[in-house]
Amino acid sequence: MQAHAGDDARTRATPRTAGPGDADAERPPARPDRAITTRGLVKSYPGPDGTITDAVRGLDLDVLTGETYAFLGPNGAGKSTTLAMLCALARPTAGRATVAGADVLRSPDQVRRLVGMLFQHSALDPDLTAEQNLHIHARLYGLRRRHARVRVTEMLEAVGLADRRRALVRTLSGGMRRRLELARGLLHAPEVLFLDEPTTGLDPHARAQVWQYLRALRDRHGSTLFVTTHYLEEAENCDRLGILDHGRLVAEGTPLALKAEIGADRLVLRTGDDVAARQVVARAVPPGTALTADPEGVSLRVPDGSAWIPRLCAALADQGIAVHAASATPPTLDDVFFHHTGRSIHTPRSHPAPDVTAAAAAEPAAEEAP
Ligand SMILES: Nc1ncnc2c1ncn2[C@@H]1O[C@H](COP(=O)(O)OP(=O)(O)OP(=O)(O)O)[C@@H](O)[C@H]1O
Repeated sequence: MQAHAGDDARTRATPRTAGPGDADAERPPARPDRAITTRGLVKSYPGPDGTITDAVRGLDLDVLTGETYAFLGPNGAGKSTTLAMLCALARPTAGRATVAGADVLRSPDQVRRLVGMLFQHSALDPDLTAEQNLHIHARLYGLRRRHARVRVTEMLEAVGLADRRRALVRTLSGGMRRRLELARGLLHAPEVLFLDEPTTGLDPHARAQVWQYLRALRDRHGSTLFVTTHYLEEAENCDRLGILDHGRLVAEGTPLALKAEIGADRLVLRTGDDVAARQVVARAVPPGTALTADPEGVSLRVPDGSAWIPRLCAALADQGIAVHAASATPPTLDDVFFHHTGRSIHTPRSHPAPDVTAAAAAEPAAEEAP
């Protein structure tokens, strides 16, 4: 791990007991190998009329130091609530959590010093300049005036905003503001940076730029990044991801491993007669293969989907059914999400549930007869 200016900031924010001349006093404290650990973490909100919302229901999580970890989940899954507990901004109802070695319940102040946060809603003052916003934040985190100035300059350069340092925040584009927030979150060189939907509302170009800076900053500082998102491509950028649904972790792994678990490709055939085609396809594929009545055509999941295309086209041609289009796509993270939750992350209920299996579809459909 390279030394960097932020190490000084962290050392100052967290006084140690070593005396002058102690060699260890020159080095930042060793980082724990786990940046975040939670066990049975719960958050329930009391509502009107004695109702309770269980936003987070018993979360066990281990995030390694230096890892980029994403929490993927739809609106209301409990992502922001988890973040608030991990940043010691909300008190857990039950369970425990440590962040950068500090306990969120016993040492919330220490946790807050060790983490950086990028909230969903801007925490910048639009009537101050980019530089002023960062300077105030640096001073709030206890950086001495001179050091704060150096650090602000460094971070403005790091996010490509050095030439806009004197611009009022209100005059910056959405993407620039997000990058400024990133600089703000990293000013005090936090051990763990929490980013709550960091690119929501940005166009694809600005989104890609934020990630480009984020990766560069992570590589330079070795910070752990914990990102919440409902953008699949954002989750693809991460080392590991956890799928959160109704306050529970329903799956966890690298994007590659999670997709590999699904195994089968999605095959879609658009034909001249999808109803008849479904019967033909069902007879051709292994028994138990799920076929869906997809508006796009006949769709099914089979391993090695592209190898099935010529076989199924031949079977359909034999029955005089024209095939207008055929495609096989490997599993996506949306498929992973669908597999674990029974719905798509973007458009709830847009994936119809499998309506028949191969064996059932191959049966003559007596109830369909007039
Ligand atoms: N302060 C609060 N008081 C009562 N209920 C809350 C509060 N904060 C969150 N909730 C509820 O807890 C659940 C989880 O909300 P949370 O904001 O953590 O989800 P999320 O996954 O971050 O969603 P989003 O992507 O929309 O931000 C929701 O049902 C929400 O309505």
